[in-house]
Amino acid sequence: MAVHAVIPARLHAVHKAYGTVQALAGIDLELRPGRLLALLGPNGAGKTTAIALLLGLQAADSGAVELFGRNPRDIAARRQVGVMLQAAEVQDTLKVRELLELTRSYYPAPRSIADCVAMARLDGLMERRYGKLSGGQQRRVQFALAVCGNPKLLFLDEPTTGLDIEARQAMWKAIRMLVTDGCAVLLTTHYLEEAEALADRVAVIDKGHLIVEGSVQEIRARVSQRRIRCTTSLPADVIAAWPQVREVRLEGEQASGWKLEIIVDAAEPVVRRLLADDALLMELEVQRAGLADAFLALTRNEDAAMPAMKEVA
Ligand SMILES: Nc1ncnc2c1ncn2[C@@H]1O[C@H](COP(=O)(O)OP(=O)(O)OP(=O)(O)O)[C@@H](O)[C@H]1O
Repeated sequence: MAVHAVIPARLHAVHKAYGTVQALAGIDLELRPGRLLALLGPNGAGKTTAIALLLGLQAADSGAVELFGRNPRDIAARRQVGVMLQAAEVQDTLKVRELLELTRSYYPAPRSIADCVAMARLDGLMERRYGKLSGGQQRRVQFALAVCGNPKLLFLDEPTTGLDIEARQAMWKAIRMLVTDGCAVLLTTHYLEEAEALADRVAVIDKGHLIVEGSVQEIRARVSQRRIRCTTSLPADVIAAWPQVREVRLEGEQASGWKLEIIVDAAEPVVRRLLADDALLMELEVQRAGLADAFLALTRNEDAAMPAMKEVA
């Protein structure tokens, strides 16, 4: 007999407007156990609104919003969820240990304190008052509070903002561990390398529309752009005027010429012309566009991107 696992979170054909602002305009999203979905989009795209609906903090105007197959306000559904929002309301007079113990008490089968300390690297912070911690330390405590209930579904809204490189890497490791253990994760981030490092799937939204959804590789493949790096004696504005060239960025100046990054629609004609026009061309490198380039291309021109929506359904 086939067993149908309950989908941890689902938005189907969801609309949400604030007055005349259409924050979500018919969005479909699904979170799966053991998978991390990165929700990307420029400021005001509707990411926080999507999370607020799934947490039952806001109601949709139309469409279906489900948490473990139930209404997001249902207490049994909410007990399976951990949340780290951008604006965290934490009682800042409490010590970290007290906050952890209090939050764990809301959940039926919480994670051990020792595990939380290890995952969020809270050694040495447990007896400190939350309000006296640095921004990065507070972020780590918020992560511990989000995971201490042993959630099956985790919302991470820009979790690594303000963390140093080491703390960010440690949080990535903990997030990967949670996903391996079967947790469904929704991550929003403006760090594209974070989505590239962690996500099984990426959904890009803009102005309340889902523009594209797929694996990191699929999204990169949607954009045929290539990135050429070289050191050349040709001025950037000359290259910028060539056909196939979308953008030229000056990365540095050297005795031998300018170090440029050239974003192109097709690499071969541009490389041929660089070699023909500059006998002293050096350090030539051609790369596929990264997720960041794809993201910018997809969100830069909504008209160009919209047809992709149809393929998402
Ligand atoms: N409470 C509200 N009242 C009025 N408008 C709102 C409210 N919340 C959000 N909006 C508007 O809805 C749109 C979507 O906002 P939302 O916060 O979901 O975007 P976001 O993708 O999370 O942006 P950011 O990356 O800046 O956090 C924006 O135009 C925003 O101004």
